[in-house]
Amino acid sequence: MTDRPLALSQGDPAGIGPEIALKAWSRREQTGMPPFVYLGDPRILKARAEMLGLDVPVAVSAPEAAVSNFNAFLPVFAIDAATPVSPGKPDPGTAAGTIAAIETGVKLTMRGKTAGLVTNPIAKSVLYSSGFRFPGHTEFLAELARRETGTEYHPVMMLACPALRVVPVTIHIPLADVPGALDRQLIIETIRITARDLARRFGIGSPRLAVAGLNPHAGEQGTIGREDEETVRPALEILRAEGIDVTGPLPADTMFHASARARYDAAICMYHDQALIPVKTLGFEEGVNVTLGLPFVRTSPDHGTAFDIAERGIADPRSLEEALKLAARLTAGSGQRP
Ligand SMILES: NC(=O)C1=CN([C@@H]2O[C@H](COP(=O)(O)OP(=O)(O)OC[C@H]3O[C@@H](n4cnc5c(N)ncnc54)[C@H](O)[C@@H]3O)[C@@H](O)[C@H]2O)C=CC1
Ligand SMILES: NCC(=O)COP(=O)(O)O
Repeated sequence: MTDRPLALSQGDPAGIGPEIALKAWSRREQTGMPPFVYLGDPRILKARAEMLGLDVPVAVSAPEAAVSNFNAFLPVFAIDAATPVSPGKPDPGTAAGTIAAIETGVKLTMRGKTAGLVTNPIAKSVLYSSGFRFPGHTEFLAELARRETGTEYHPVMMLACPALRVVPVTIHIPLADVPGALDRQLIIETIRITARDLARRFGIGSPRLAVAGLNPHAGEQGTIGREDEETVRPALEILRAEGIDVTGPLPADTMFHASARARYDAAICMYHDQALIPVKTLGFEEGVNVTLGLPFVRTSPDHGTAFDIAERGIADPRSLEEALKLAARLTAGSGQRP
């Protein structure tokens, strides 16, 4: 057994984060769950267990004692939610506690108290309305790491399910802004970090990366948009000269069927939905979001806060369970399935 637990941040407490954490703990023996410590308000977790009829003992624990306590109860590092929480009804009043849980997770992990960080989903709009200025966890975690070390990090989002790994080059920006945001340097840096972390953290020696074009038919030789010829292709030539195994720009519509997927280890995509639609279609229930480029391991379920079902007790915990298990494998040195 590992000597350190994973840190699991609460996410938006009005969403399904508390419920899937309770269920993941309940199913720990059948799923081989690595020990984790929940960062959040224990009163909310207990109330949610009671409301949903989940028989889960919850108690406060220091991270250092969480591994030995894990079989007896769900260990919690207490962070005050400051305001009552109603499942399914997000409240900007909870934003400070949600952010504090993420900050605490980074500190505990970077200071060696926890092995890695798994984040439950946050509702970006709820945090924005209370002044949060980062597009999502991905960018916020890089900033928190910078505050710890003084080094700048370029975070890269990767989503993975058994059938597919995808990396969006641009993430949470309006579709209309994508062409302007794509430049050679961003594509090059994203792919370098992906290749490096797939080798270093996932044990894929020389990863094969397939790169989607931005436009239909990857621009059809520049006749349907110029970006693929003027921005994507030159970036790939530079990467090839460095020895990185990249193919593309490829027409995105024919990259994701089974025989195409067999030809690469990860698909690099130009924008959010180009990447996330195929991975969530092929493996929503077990998909995991991993941040590459950070000095610590961070994973999360692939889904969001699911406010629409937060009162109903029907949330599926498998994506969170896969995120916890992948984080444990990555901290042990290999992201590949055993
Ligand atoms: N890592 C993160 O923090 C993420 C946060 N979000 C946030 O979540 C909020 C809601 O986003 P949506 O686009 O509605 O996506 P969503 O994933 O929360 O929900 C989409 C649909 O899938 C269902 N669903 C999601 N997870 C489920 C689960 N574990 N079991 C059963 N059904 C599940 C929901 O009930 C809903 O019908 C947004 O504010 C967004 O910013 C979205 C994705 C990731
Ligand atoms: N659509 C993916 C997503 O919203 C996850 O973002 P992040 O909070 O992990 O940066």
